[in-house]
Formats: sequence, structure tokens, C-alpha cells
Amino acid sequence: MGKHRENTRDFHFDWRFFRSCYQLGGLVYPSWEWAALLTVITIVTAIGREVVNYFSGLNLGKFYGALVGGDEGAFWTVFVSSTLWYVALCGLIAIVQFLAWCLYLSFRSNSVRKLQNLYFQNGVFYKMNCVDDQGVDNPDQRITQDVEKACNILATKIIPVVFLCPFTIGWYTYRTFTIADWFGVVSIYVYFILGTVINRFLISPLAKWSARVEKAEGDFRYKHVSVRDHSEEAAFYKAASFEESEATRLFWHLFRQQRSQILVRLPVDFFQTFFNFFGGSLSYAVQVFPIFIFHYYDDVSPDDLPTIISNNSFVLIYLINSFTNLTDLATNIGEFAGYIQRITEFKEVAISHSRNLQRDLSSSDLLAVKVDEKGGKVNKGAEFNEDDAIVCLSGVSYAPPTEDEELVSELTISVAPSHRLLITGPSGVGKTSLLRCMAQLWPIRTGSLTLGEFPRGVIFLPQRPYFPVGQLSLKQQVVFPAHEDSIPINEHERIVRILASVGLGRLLVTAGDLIGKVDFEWQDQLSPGEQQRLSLARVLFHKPSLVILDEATASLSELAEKEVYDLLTQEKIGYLSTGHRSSLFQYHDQVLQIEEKGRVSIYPTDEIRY
Ligand SMILES: Nc1ncnc2c1ncn2[C@@H]1O[C@H](COP(=O)(O)OP(=O)(O)OP(=O)(O)O)[C@@H](O)[C@H]1O
Repeated sequence: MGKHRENTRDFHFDWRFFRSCYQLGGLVYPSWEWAALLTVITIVTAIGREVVNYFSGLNLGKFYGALVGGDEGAFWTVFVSSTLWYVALCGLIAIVQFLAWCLYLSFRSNSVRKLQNLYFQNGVFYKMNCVDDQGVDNPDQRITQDVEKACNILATKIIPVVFLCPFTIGWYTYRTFTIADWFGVVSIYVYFILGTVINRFLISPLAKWSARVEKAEGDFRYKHVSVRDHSEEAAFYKAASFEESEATRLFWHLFRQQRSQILVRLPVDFFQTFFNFFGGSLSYAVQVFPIFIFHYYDDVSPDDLPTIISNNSFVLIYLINSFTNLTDLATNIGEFAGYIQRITEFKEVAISHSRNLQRDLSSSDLLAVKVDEKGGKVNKGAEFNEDDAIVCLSGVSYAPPTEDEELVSELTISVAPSHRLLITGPSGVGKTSLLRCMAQLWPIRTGSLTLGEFPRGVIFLPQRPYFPVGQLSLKQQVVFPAHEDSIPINEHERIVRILASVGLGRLLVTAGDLIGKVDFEWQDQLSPGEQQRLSLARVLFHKPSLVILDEATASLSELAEKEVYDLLTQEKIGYLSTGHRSSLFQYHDQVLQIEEKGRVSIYPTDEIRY
């Protein structure tokens, strides 16, 4: 099963970036809480840092004055006071950085929690990974890495600079005005506007390339994760050379994307450095206005002039610096644009999937809806006319969600509890697909599909056994999908008995005990047959009213298969199975045989001659 549409888009530094910024705001500031509070504290502390910086900067002029005037006493006084100012300044710089990292943590936690909530809501993760990704490549990477990078840039680079700018630019503009009049102010502003326009064009391709690099990173990493998960299969196939060439192909793709990204960064880096260095010259060049044009300092003594020029150039360079801090953000903002557009695209697609799935689910909650000519309905807990039917399909047609051609059309069948149904037929005809419809993972096209009232619930055992990673305890794997903490200690004895009954008592030795974490992953450790038996242990633990087994005993011997069905009968767990083996007929009463082109036949097993 795989995604059936891939419509990956490129991102640019355009209006969508600003829309994404707005959406990111909703993610990082879900309400008035830590993130908002920390932002205010960071900005206030950063303003404090700038005030201290201003006063410590004025000490340079005092040094000039004391040195040029030969006043040793004044020199030492300035030395002590400037040292104290610098201690305060360094303290504040460290505190601002610390606060910015705290802000990063709260942004990341807000965004990850929200995105994960969307991802795991209403089966969005299934829809995105298995049915239609709507262009969302590597959703896992978007939650784990893209969010990390975007929050890092936002909290540690953008916020401490951007929010501070109005204050520093306002104050130093005023000070520049007092020194060099409007001419000085206008020259610096023109310089900044020119820089912004040039940057606007230079950073535009960065958004596109950083998003492409992220996608290539995700594909490359996924290759290695998949080799890690399927090492044994690859080793049996002696596929090392194939895997190496595939991993290398993906790496070269990533390499080419990164090479383009660094090429795009080259002019940005050149321009930024030039803008910074030239700002230094400009801070002296602007003093042409007070000194040569307006002759403000003609009456000032030559001893005082160096102090004035030094103080002036400090003020001017600071105004220029406030602007260059903004233009310095260009590379960061270019990359940030790529990351946040990947994140918001994920969010939009997740919300749209979630809404559609929610709509399907709520319409399926209607009771006793029967045949619907146009759209199919899956009814849960409905009351049947058919006495005690556990599953009732009436005129059901279904197909993979992204395909037009129906697998089966107009299927009508009603299964009573006493009739244990076996769905059989050649590979690929749509047996598992019918279970997907019953589990509401796929919608049905027409008809009505009704699952009966199950006091102890229904469990679906998928074809491929699943054991969540995280080196979880044996108890957790048995009680999954419940959390082990919710299962009381007095259940431990029963779990041990169940493990023994499915022939897995030795796992207690492998794991060390029932509740401790292990130092391996269960999926790597167990044979396919053991995996199926451990999945069955889950069923025995939860004791549902009905278990739906999708080829769940295919890796077991016929004897072990018999033991499984005997245990289910003993525990009074109703079952419905899919499978190919003829040995399965004896444990079922009714057969639904699906053939090529969706032809179906329904017959009791006692018509079969073994
Ligand atoms: N997500 C999907 N999107 C599109 N087509 C799919 C998807 N999942 C399965 N299919 C297709 O639907 C058809 C039926 O698949 P299904 O898994 O139901 O087969 P099956 O009868 O259970 O086969 P087997 O006995 O091999 O398990 C196959 O042709 C398969 O390729």
C-alpha cells in the first residue's frame, strides 16, 4: 500500500511566506502562555541590553578625551567605569541568549504538540502516509526537523532582532538627527532601503532551495531508516550493493540540492558582508555633514574634537548596525521561509484530511441508515432487522480511495455471531480492502455497511504484525494499544498465563521481566510466527467481542493455527478471518469468496468437501 499522488510544490519568498508567518503564529502562540510571556521578557531584556550598550559605547569617547588630554586620573576612572559597564553588558547578552533558548523550547513544544495532535487525529497519519499525501513528503521530518529549525531561527535570530528594531532605530535616528540633521538620517535610510531591495531579490531563491534540501534530506534519511528496519531482509537478498547504490543516488540528489543552495547563498553572503563593512565607512562619511557642510564644530577645541567624533561615529554606526542586523537576517529569513511553508503546508493538509475524515465518521455514526443510493454509509452500533447480525453489508461497493475501478460491487451479506465468516480469494482481489472499509479507513462507494453492537469492542489484527518502537516492555507490547500504566499489577499474572498459552513463555526470559524496558526492538527480535502469536496474546488480553484476523495465522503451522482458533473459541471471542489456506475452512461456518473482477460467492463451509 502506498501513496497514490505526489504533487510536490516549490516554495518562494512571496505572499505565501507572509500567510505562513501568520499561520506559524497560531502554532507557536496558541494562547497567552509561556511563549508569549517569554517573548515579552526577551524583548524587554534585549532593550535593557541596548541601553547598557549605549552607555558602554560612550566610554570610548571618554577614553579618547583622557588620552588626548593626558589626564591619567580621568583615564583610570573611565577604565573602571567602562569595565563595570561591560560586565553588565556581557551579563545581559548571556541572559538574552538564555531567554531566546527558553523561547525556542516553548515554541517547539507548542508547535510539535499541535502538529502531532493534528497528525494523530481522526486517522490523518494513515490518510497522509497510505492514501493521498497531497504533496506532503516526509511528514515525520516536518514535525521533527523542520519545526526544530524554524523555531530555532525564530526564537534565537529573528525575535531578538526584529522586535528590538523599532526601539533602537527610533532612538539612534533621533541621535543621528541631533548630530547630522536630516541629511545624515536620510543618507543612512537610503542606504538601508537599497540594501533591503537588493536582499529581497537575493533571498527569494533561498526559500525554494532550503525547502528542496529539506525534502532531499528527508528522502535520504528515510532510506537509511528503512535499511535499518529491514536489515535482515536486505541481507537475505544480498542486496548490499543495491542498497548502497540507492543510498548513494539519494545522497547525490541531496548533494546537488545543497550545492545549489550554497551557490544561491554566495551572493547573499557577499552582499551582507559588504553591507556590514561599508556601514563602518558610512558612519564616518556621514560626519561630513556636521564637520564640513554645517561647520557645527568649528569652535570646538582640538582636544575635544576626537571625543565628539568618536561619540558621533558610535551613534551613527549603531543606527547603521540596527539596519544591518535586519539585512543580516536575510539568509536566515530565506531558509526560514522554506521551513515554515513546509510546516504550514503540512498543517493545512492535516486539517483538511481531519475535517473530511471527521465528516465521514460523524455521518457514519447515524444509526440504522440503510442503503444509500449515492454515497455509502458505515453504521456503527446500528440495530438490525437481522437477529444478532454482527456484520451486515447491503449493496456495498468499494474501491481504493484514489482509484475509480471498484474492487467489489453490490455486495450483500449478513453475518450472525454463530456464523464465523472466512473471506478468501486470490491475492489482490480486495479482501483486506473490505476490512479497511469495516475499520472505516476507506469509505465505501455505495450501499450500507453496519457493524453490530459489541459490548467488549472489536480488534483488527493487521496482516503485518505491529510492535511500536521505543524498546518498550513486554507488558506494553501485550496490552497495546492501551498504556501499560493503565493496567494494574493484579493483571500481571494473567498476562504471564496468556503468554504461556500462546507458547511465548520464554519471552519473559528474553525481556528479563514483564515490566522492564528492553534493549532491543521487538520487531527485530521475534520471528514472523512469534510476532503473530504475540499479536494474538494482545487479543486474548483485551478479550474483545469480535476479532478480525487478516491472514493473522499465515506464518504459523497448521497445528499452531488450530491452537489459536481453539483459544479464541475457549475465550468466547467471535472472529472473522481472511486467508488463503484450506485448513482455515474448518474453523469457520461461512465463506465469502472474492474472485478476480469482483465476482463473489457466499456459501456455508459444510458444503465444502475436505
Ligand atoms: N492505498 C491504496 N491505494 C490504491 N490501491 C490500493 C491501496 N491499497 C491497496 N490497493 C490495491 O487494492 C487492491 C486490493 O488490495 P487488498 O490489500 O485488499 O488485496 P488482498 O485481496 O487482501 O490481497 P492479499 O491476499 O495479497 O493480501 C490491490 O490491487 C492493491 O494494489
